[in-house]
Amino acid sequence: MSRFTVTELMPGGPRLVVRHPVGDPRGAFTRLFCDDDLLAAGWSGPMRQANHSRTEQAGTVRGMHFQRAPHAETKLVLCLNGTVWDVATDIRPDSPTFLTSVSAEVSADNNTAMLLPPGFAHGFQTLTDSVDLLYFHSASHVPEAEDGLNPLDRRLAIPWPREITILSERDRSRPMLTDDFRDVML
Ligand SMILES: Cc1cn([C@H]2C[C@H](O)[C@@H](COP(=O)(O)OP(=O)(O)O[C@H]3O[C@H](C)C(=O)[C@H](O)[C@H]3O)O2)c(=O)[nH]c1=O
Repeated sequence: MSRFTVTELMPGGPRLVVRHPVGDPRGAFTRLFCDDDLLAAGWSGPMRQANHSRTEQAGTVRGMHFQRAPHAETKLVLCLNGTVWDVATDIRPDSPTFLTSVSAEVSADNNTAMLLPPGFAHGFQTLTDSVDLLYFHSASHVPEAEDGLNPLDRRLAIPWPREITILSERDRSRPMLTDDFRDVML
């Protein structure tokens, strides 16, 4: 049996990746990442960097982040503790779903991860306190290539599930998209 079940959330876009723990009387063993298994799910390139973010308070929003080309990356995001509402926004200027978002509940309990191919911004809202998120990246962190969209931008209309309790100054102060926003993403 495959260690993952993959569901496409958007044609050629983000996928939900459900992990299947292998249990025994001692507990369970769960595969978190495997490039061979995830190639068919849209993983491309090496696994260059893994990150852990810890978020203490429910209602916190981080996002909407991405790295600009040529450092655009495939990202696998999973939860080792707690629950988040995970969001991927299409930032491909020529896409028919440009600026459309897909989202899903990602938690330690539901063994679900979000796989985002290049061309998508990522963000989430914590639905519980004490959230540990684990990221696998196909590209290294390049600070000069870091960019983001304002998670409160009306053009994105992301339906955050609950009142936002904490948003970093950097995320809050990102400019709202203007009428030539499609050019912004080139
Ligand atoms: C992304 C990244 C950051 N950092 C450093 C830079 C800052 O000094 C510190 C915190 O970074 P940042 O405020 O960007 O962390 P988040 O706001 O949680 O951003 C992350 O969460 C959103 C939702 C994501 O999808 C991204 O993977 C990532 O941008 O870690 C690194 O050293 N390596 C990295 O790969």
